Amino acid sequence: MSRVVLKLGGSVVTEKDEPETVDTEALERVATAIGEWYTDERAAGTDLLVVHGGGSFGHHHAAAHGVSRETGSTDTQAVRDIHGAMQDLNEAVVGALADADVPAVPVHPFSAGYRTPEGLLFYPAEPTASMLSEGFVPVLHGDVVAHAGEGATILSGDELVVELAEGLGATRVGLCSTVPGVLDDADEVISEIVDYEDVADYLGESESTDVTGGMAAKVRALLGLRAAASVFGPDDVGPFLRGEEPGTVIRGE
Ligand SMILES: Nc1ncnc2c1ncn2[C@@H]1O[C@H](COP(=O)(O)OP(=O)(O)OP(=O)(O)O)[C@@H](O)[C@H]1O
Ligand SMILES: C=C(C)CCOP(=O)(O)O
Repeated sequence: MSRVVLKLGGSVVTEKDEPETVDTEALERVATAIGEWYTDERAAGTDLLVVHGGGSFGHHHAAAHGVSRETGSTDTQAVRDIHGAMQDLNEAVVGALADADVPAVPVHPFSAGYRTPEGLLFYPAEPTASMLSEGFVPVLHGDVVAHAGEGATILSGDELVVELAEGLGATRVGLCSTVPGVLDDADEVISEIVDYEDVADYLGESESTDVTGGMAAKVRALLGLRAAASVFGPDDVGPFLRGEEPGTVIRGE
């Protein structure tokens, strides 16, 4: 059995600098690539879990309310604004996947996960595992999450990828962003990362409004995975799903 976890970056599926705007063309393009693989090329017994990021839906509201992964809010309007925007984006992503014949179903992590006072995430894998067993493609998203002593903080899609890839025994993990991979100081794609310190000098924040940390946080989190993870651009969704290792491969120890 093979299990693929694919994250669609918020920067890919939204116009990241235009509040609450879906990049319809880009979303359709990645959904079509996923649909073609899912219906025509996927090996029997391979299942797929999709996670998407916040882009101009979540990050815009999170920044406006001063909420991040560490700094929470007890303001229920803030929680509703952030979560509501992410639900809207999730509906668009699930809709595009359904149009491409992917059996996509929405999953809203605010209803399931929580953080301890130290910020440690708990997210149960079983409901998602049951959906996969029944032939669904669960589509989760970055969200808010109850955080003991803080109200609610941001839960990034990258954290969900790491948590569920481990919890569900993913065999392949892919993160589709707007960049073709992790870039070095000459803007060349780094083919493989095995140690954070080797690349730390190249890794920065996102160029757009992003409360969860851009590429640096992504690489750090992916190094903690047992499965290798690939970071690639939108044109490489198809090749990744077909078994190639486009962009940058991150192999933890
Ligand atoms: N060395 C680097 N290589 C590639 N991108 C980098 C690097 N350093 C910083 N970045 C920035 O990180 C961004 C990718 O992180 P970001 O969190 O914005 O992606 P995403 O996952 O696609 O979006 P979202 O967080 O909304 O889901 C790139 O668009 C780029 O601006
Ligand atoms: C800002 C919110 C609500 C989600 C952040 O998820 P990410 O874009 O994957 O970091």
